[in-house]
Amino acid sequence: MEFLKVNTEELVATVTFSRPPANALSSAVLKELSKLLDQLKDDERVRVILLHGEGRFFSAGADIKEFTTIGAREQATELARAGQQVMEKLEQFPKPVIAAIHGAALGGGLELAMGCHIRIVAENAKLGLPELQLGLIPGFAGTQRLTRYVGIGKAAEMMWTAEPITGVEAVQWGLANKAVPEEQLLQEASALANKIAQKSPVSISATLELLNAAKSQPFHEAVQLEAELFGKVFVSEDGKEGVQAFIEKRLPQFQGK
Ligand SMILES: C/C=C/C(=O)SCCNC(=O)CCNC(=O)[C@H](O)C(C)(C)COP(=O)(O)OP(=O)(O)OC[C@H]1O[C@@H](n2cnc3c(N)ncnc32)[C@H](O)[C@@H]1OP(=O)(O)O
Repeated sequence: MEFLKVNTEELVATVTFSRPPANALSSAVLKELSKLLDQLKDDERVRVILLHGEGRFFSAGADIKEFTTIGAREQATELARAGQQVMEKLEQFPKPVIAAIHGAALGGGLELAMGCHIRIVAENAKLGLPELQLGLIPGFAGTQRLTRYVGIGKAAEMMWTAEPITGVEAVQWGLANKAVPEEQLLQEASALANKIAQKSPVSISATLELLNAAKSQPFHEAVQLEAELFGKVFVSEDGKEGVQAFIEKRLPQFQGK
């Protein structure tokens, strides 16, 4: 791996963007992330992924310097499609992905964070979609995901002013789960990741499927899926273990089966 560092401990894989100075998401970085996700998907030592950035920022977005190598319209469309596919892979990933955001998550950096399932932010972090400042628009599905999190009015304001909001504001707007002082960010995000890693991977992946269904399916279809998955999880070994552990007044030992 050239741009990503991975450290797996106690069922949590911490993935660090390491591309100074701003962790800009070049095509090569996004390709590497996509490949890494394929590996982590089948890695039984990993139940939760924690993403964060080395240096001053989480990520300052797509690599603006790389933009100067793109001439044709089709090439630019393809760059956007390729980025969208990686964010979609994150969102559809069968294990929880948490973004721990400090410094800045701008443009593609925020689009990537919005593809994650949970965002923990530093109180003073800057989150925004400043593409209109460049005469462009967001292209890694930011127009759609930001709108889902904060609503059309606030998404319009954030894109049209190109101004970021703080971590504290991101929580107020429903874009992030929790804001903490920057020096506590990794500790808080890791504690959350560890807590989630103790749950059964069978029930976690079922809830992930259902969370995504909430975005893509009508209510009545999604609740049918919920009933089907409830049945599947109920008869799983982990389902039996969880209920038995409650009856026996002990902690469950989930095996992921
Ligand atoms: C489909 C997706 C589209 C997109 O994502 S478009 C990109 C959207 N993102 C942005 O527009 C953010 C651009 N960056 C900034 O606004 C600022 O930077 C920051 C707020 C992140 C930091 O500002 P400060 O603290 O004053 O530092 P600094 O000197 O501007 O940047 C440090 C170094 O980082 C490089 N850099 C920053 N962002 C990017 C980027 N997105 N792509 C490529 N390089 C970037 C700079 O050039 C510079 O580098 P050097 O020290 O060599 O001059």
